[in-house]
Amino acid sequence: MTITKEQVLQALSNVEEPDLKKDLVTLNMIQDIAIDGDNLSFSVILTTPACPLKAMIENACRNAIAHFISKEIKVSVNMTSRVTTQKNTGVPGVKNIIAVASGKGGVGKSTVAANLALALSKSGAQVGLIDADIYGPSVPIMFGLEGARPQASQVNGKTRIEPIEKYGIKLLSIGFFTDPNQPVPWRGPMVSTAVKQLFNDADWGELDYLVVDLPPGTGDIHITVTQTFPVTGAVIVTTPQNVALADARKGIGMFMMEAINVPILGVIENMAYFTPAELPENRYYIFGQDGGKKLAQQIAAPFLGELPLVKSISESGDAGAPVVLQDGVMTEAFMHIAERVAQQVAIANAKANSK
Ligand SMILES: Nc1ncnc2c1ncn2[C@@H]1O[C@H](COP(=O)(O)OP(=O)(O)OP(=O)(O)O)[C@@H](O)[C@H]1O
Repeated sequence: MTITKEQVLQALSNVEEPDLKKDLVTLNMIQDIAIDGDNLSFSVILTTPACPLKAMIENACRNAIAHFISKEIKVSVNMTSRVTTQKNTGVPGVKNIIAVASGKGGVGKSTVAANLALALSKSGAQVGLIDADIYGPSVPIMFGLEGARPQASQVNGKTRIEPIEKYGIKLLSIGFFTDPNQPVPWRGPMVSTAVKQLFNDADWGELDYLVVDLPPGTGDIHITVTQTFPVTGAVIVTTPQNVALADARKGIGMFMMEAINVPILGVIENMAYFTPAELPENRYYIFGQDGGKKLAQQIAAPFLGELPLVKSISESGDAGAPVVLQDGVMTEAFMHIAERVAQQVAIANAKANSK
């Protein structure tokens, strides 16, 4: 049987990318078609290595070839990825900036930012993490890097800061430049300059995702980051408690303001319930139930997932090795959240690029 490239493209044009609502051929996701008698191979270029729809898309491609051409063809599909980007993120080499924010302090924003960055990296992406929480930088402790000082070099008369690499991701924290025992007495403009330097003066190289851990609330740093760099989207972390939700709403309101206009990638509910290690089936809704889920519904944003209150999360953070580095249910939960975030980034990029 002789088949042609055109027939293959025609068949695969019946497969829709479920998130982007266009077919794979129109989206230019089919490449490297090779035909040898009854053997057919091609690559599907997904929008992220963390794509949760990988298996489904592969199956749909195989079915389309069998249905529209012939069941006799031996199909080999190479599922690969190229992370999409907006036209310009303002930081050369960086494809996407993901802001992690919360209204209220202490809801687990830094814990989520660190584990999300590591989970995206585990899925195969190139990832950086900026800890821009000037009032309580957490990266030095969470990554076991207390006292670490990034190297600086001169390139063409300009100072370049080398991010510190740990567990496969590149890191910069405002805490690498301050004394952990002293409060930071910086005023607004100094804070803005320092934060901009973490983006502009650092040698980030090529990154698919640069995750930014913002301070709680809505302040100078949020405005600096969102107005200086085209942030792909914001991930909102909240607990289900009413006080946390009320503050989260304010944070969301800020991102949605016309002057800021950052897409909300979704809401993560942290400390959703407590499960004692000795009674894993029991769930205690200490801070109320489903608050994050309801918030997501109210603002018509995706619900990205829930995380229980468990000792391993705080212990691993304090021990300098975030929980996602171990195997277990929390790792699965974070990997799932990372897939959902990557999916929303691809959707946000598709929307931004179609304008
Ligand atoms: N799901 C969880 N289970 C158990 N402990 C958690 C969980 N999430 C966060 N923690 C712990 O709660 C504390 C606060 O978390 P974290 O520092 O991530 O919050 P934050 O919102 O970034 O706070 P900040 O206001 O300082 O920015 C930390 O000790 C952390 O280890």
